[in-house]
This record gives sequence, structure tokens and C-alpha cells, in this order.
Amino acid sequence: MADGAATAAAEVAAEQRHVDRVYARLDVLREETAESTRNGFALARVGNFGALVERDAMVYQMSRRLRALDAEYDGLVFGRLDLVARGDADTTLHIGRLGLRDEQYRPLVVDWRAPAAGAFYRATPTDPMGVIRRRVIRCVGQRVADVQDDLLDPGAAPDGMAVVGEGALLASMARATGHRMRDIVATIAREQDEAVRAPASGAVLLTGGPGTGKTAVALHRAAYLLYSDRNRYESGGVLIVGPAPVFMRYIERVLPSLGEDTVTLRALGEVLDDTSTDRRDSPAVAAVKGSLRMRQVLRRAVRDVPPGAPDRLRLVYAGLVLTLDAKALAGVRRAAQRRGTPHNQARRYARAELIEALWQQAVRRAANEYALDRERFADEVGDRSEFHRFVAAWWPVLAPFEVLSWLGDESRLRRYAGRVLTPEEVRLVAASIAPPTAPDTLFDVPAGDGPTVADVALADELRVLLGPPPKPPKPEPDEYQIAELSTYAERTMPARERPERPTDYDEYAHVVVDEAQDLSPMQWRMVGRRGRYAGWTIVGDPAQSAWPDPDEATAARDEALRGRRTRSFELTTNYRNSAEIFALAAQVVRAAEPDLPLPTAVRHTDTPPAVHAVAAADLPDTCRTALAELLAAVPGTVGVVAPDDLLDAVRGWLPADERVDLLGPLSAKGMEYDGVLVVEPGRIQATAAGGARTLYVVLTRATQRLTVVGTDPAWPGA
Ligand SMILES: Nc1ncnc2c1ncn2[C@@H]1O[C@H](COP(=O)(O)OP(=O)(O)OP(=O)(O)O)[C@@H](O)[C@H]1O
Repeated sequence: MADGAATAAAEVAAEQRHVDRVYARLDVLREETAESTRNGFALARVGNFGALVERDAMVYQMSRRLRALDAEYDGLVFGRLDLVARGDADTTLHIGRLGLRDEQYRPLVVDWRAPAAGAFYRATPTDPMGVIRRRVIRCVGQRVADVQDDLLDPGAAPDGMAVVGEGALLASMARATGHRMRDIVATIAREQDEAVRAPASGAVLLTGGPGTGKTAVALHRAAYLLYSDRNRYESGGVLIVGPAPVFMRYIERVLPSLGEDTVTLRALGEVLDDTSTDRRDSPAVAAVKGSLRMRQVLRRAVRDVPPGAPDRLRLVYAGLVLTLDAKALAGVRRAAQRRGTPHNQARRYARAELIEALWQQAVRRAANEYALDRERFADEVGDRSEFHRFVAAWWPVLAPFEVLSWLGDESRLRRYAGRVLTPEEVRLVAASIAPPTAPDTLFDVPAGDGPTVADVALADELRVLLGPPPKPPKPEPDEYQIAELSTYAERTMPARERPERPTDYDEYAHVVVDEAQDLSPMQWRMVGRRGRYAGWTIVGDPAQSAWPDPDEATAARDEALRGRRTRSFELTTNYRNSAEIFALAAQVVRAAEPDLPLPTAVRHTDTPPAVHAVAAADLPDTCRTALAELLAAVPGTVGVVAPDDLLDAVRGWLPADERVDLLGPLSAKGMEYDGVLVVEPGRIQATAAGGARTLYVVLTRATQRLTVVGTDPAWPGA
């Protein structure tokens, strides 16, 4: 092309005309939708109940649509396909975040998730799928900033077809990120697209090194599934589980921008309802708490006598003194447990067994002196308030965190552990749990620092072993009153409300697990309970695993999948890091694990990472200067990662800045920043769970600049 710039400008102008039409149409549709909503409200004036229900359904649908149209669609249109002519089908399609049609019902924009958009992601020069030219259109707000073309089928190109720029993918990768992960709908690569659009049933296992787009693909897959079968996924729900709250906050903004907001996002410390924690145990304690051996420990705990329970029952019946001592009570407890009913539902069996034991004693004592009636005995004893009080104290309703707190008592834990845990493990785990205190309510968590992330999976296991607390009896209907729906709002309530999910909801239609390599076996059991009827998307990188026994975790994962068919995908290109940054990370992990397969970073920046070794006394100053340099060098966010035991000190060294996040090594998982400052890498490797692998994760968080500051002059070694 004689004048490339002029061609590009002409193509940009042509796309701008289309984009203008799209936004004009969007305005019309928005107004029409708002009008329909007003009509919906007008329906209510008809006054009968059916009209109200219809009104609510209509208003609900319309407000959803309006919300979709109102969302700030930065770059609503991002692609275009020029296709080989086929019958009278359109030869040009524009691809975007939302599907829109013009007044004649011709497509103005095709939703990226629709089948017709598939070729945008999958076509290659060797398999063009009818695509002659694929164009990526980059918009800033409603303005077309530039276009980038791939000519996939030169033989089919009409004369004069312009081809602008090259490497749309690399161009998009080089741009800076904000605090929120960029969504990548415009540049999803073929290997990623296959995973995004894989069939919904069974399980997709997606692996790949750092920055290969696993999280992005998982989120796009959730958006794709919701689009493909909205009814199923909206009613069942999609659960996305990730590592830490800071990571979940980071991605929770992405789904709405993909056009979806009906997904439940939970960090691992939040999977159990009413619980939210980010506290971590030391690696040694987390390893014990996460292992399947804890199942046995918890089963024994649930069967044990609760702390403070009475060890003797004594009552007088018809002049007979009846006594059950600790040994007899233990026998009664075992008999009540033999049915296998969860503890909180088994109190009636405990009552029955107590009465039976007392009855046997009464019969023996009475001998032949006088006759006793079994039924009367049971009624009379069972009605006594002292008996009620005893049962309530001896077989109390138990809450998961209450039973967990028993493990803070070392002698108890030793009994439960038997041979399952070593004495050292017992000591470690007991020391990590605040000992029992009397809870005020059923779901009170123990005092002290509160539960850790690993405790949440244990509490979930206990929740199942204990069963739900018995329901309070329903109030008797009032004979003199009928329930009256008086206000208008009350009458329309049933139509408006989407039913609340119960706290033990486990019928998600799809479960996505991110950073799956870090789930402990007990965490797999917790997540598995919520996906019994679900399709699964599991993404992770075995090389980033901090879990000491990967085989046990894989077995637990397979159990969670319950024999579902799995499809595996592997991503091999690192889109996040420049080749220079990734080379340093690769060097560190290769030294520890020479055989690990690593992805390829394709983007070169000519800015190698800066590595400073300084005396301990100079560490604060050097960190301050390095941070200031990073903030000046990149437009977006900077992550500072330091060993956990240094975090408080580092916080004191650095000025507060809203562009800066300070985090420990494990919290860095899944995060992404324009610039990253790593403090004391050697200490991170020596102290964090996962060692070299965790340091590898930390060193792969930056898109543009990486600075490493430490006191070991030999780091990173040869
Ligand atoms: N096809 C693509 N085009 C442009 N950018 C992409 C593409 N795929 C991924 N990216 C970008 O690469 C970065 C890394 O993606 P993501 O965080 O999903 O990787 P990951 O595999 O989950 O990484 P990690 O395992 O290190 O957490 C993100 O900024 C994402 O937007």
C-alpha cells in the first residue's frame, strides 16, 4: 500500500460510521425498552392479580434488558468478519459484546457468544472457516481508535480489500491494565476459544502456565454458558470459586462487563454461608487441616461427649432411684449414634435410648415387688423438666464452628486423632485453634482471631456430619384470624421475589474453580458438595501449586467430579509478562524444578527486570525509591509483594497510594499489575508454602515492569 496511514484512516472512518449507527440504534432501543417498562407499570391499573403477576414479569424482563443496554459498553463493537459470499447471507458481520438488530431486523452487531461469531475466534489461515479478513476494532468509548486486520484467505479477497496493521493480539496485549482485569473478548485466541465454547456438560480441565489466560477463559466461559442456556444457568446459578477475597474483588468487575451479573463469586474462605475469612494457617498446619485424614478426626469429634455435658443422670421414679453413670451414658450415646442419623437430628433417638436404659434399670429394681407400665413410664419420665434439661445439656444442638473449637483442646484432639495424626501434628493443629468458648448463637464463630481459610472446609464437613439444626415448631394457625394480604406490595410480592437460596444450596448448574492447583482435598470436598448436579470448569497450573500432596488433591478432585467425562485443554502462550520478565521467573523455577513445562512469553519490551541487592539497613530506602520509579514508569497499578512476616514493616516504609496494593506471596496468586515490586525474594522462597513455585507466581504478576529488592547478593543465583 502506497500510503498505509491514509488507508488505515479511511478504514477507521468507515468503521466509525458503523459504530455511530450502532450507538444511535442503542439509544432508540433503550428508549423503547423504557417505554415498555412504563407500559408494564400501567398494566397494574387493570387491578386483578393475574395482571399484577404479568406486570411484574414484564417489568423484571425489561429492567434486565435496560440494564444490559445501559451498561457502559466501552468498545461495544470490537470485531468484523468479511466472509466468502454464500447464498444471500451477509458477507460482513460486526462482532460485539451484545447483539443488536436494525429496524429491518438485520444484524448490526452479533453477540460474541453467538454461534455466528465463532469464526472470529477460531478461523486461521489454514482453516479460514469462510473468513476472508478478520478485523479487530479498538474503540475508546464510542470512538474508533484503530483497526488491525488478519487476512486469512488471500485467494478469496476481492480487489482493493484493505488490510491494516498486523498482530492485533500483540497490540492488545501491550496495553496497560487497570485495577480490573481486561476482558479479552476481542482477542481470544483459538486455543482459548475451544475451551470457552466446550460443551457445558462434564468437566473442562484447563491448564497452562502463568499469564496464559486461564482466569480470563474461565470467566468468558461462564459468560458464554449463561448466554447459551440462560434459563438453566440463571435458575441453577453459576458458582465461581477462587483463591482470596482480593482476587475475587479483582475479577468480580469483569463478569458484568462481559454482559453477565448472575454469578456467585466466592473466595475459598467464603464458600460456607455466613463465613468470611482471609486468615491463613502456617503451611505445616494448613497441610494437616487440608488432608483427608481430618475426616476421621472430625467424625470422632462429632461422636464425642460435648465439653461441659453432665456425666450422670439421676432421677427418682415411683420411689426408685435410677442412675446412669458415665459408662452407662456412653453406651446410650453409642446406641443413639448407631442409626447413622446426623447429630442434630438424632436427639429424639438419644431421648428414646435414655428412657430405655432407665426403664431397664427400673424394671430390675422393682423386681417382683410391683408392676410398672412401660408406656406410662416413658410418658412420665419424658415429660419431666429435669429430664428435658438433662437431654438439652447432654445432647445439645451443635454448630460447626463450635465443634471445630473442641480441636483447640489438645487432649481432646489427641483422642480424636488416634493414629491418624502424629503427636507433632496434634500439637500444631490444637495450637492453631482457639479453644472452646460458649457461643451465644448457633452460628457464632469462636472468639480469638476467628477461623482460617482451611478451617472453613473443616466446618463445612462438620456441617454435613452434624446436619441442620431441628426446625422450630410451626406456630399453630390462629383460629380467629386469616392471613390477609393487605397492601399492594404484599400482594405482588410472590411474583417479584426470586426465591432465596437456602444456606446449604448445592444445586448449582455450573461450578468454576480457579487456581485449582491450590485446593486441598478437604476444600475439594467442600466445593464438590455444591456441584453435585453441575457441569464444571476447572482451571489451574500444577507448577504454581503450593499443596504438598498433589496426588491426594487430584484424587479428591476426581471424587468431586463423580465420574463425569472430562475434556482437557492446555494453554501455552503467556500473554501477561514480557519475555524479559518471564525469563527471570523461569530461571527461578527451573533451578528448583528443571522439568516443569513452561509457557512461552511472546511480547518483547527491551526493559529487563531490575534486581537490587542491598544491605539490610538500606532496604526501606531502596524499596521506597523503587516504588516511586515504578509509579512513574507505568500508568496503572503497582503490586508490592513481601514475605508475610515482613508485611507490616514494609507497610511502614512505603507511602500510601491508591494505585498500590501490598500483599503476601499467596495473596498474589491470580493477580496482575502493570508494575510489581518484590521484596526479599529469597525469604519468600524459604518461608512461603510452595517455596520456589510460589516465588515463581510472584515474579509473574507484572505486565510491564518488575523490580526485585533483597539482601542476598547471590540471588537469583546461576
Ligand atoms: N487472547 C488474549 N489476548 C489478549 N490478552 C490476553 C489474552 N489472553 C489472556 N490475556 C491477558 O493476559 C493476562 C493474563 O490472563 P489471566 O490472568 O487469565 O492468566 P492466568 O492463566 O489465569 O494467569 P495466572 O495463572 O498467572 O494467574 C490478562 O491480562 C488477560 O487479559
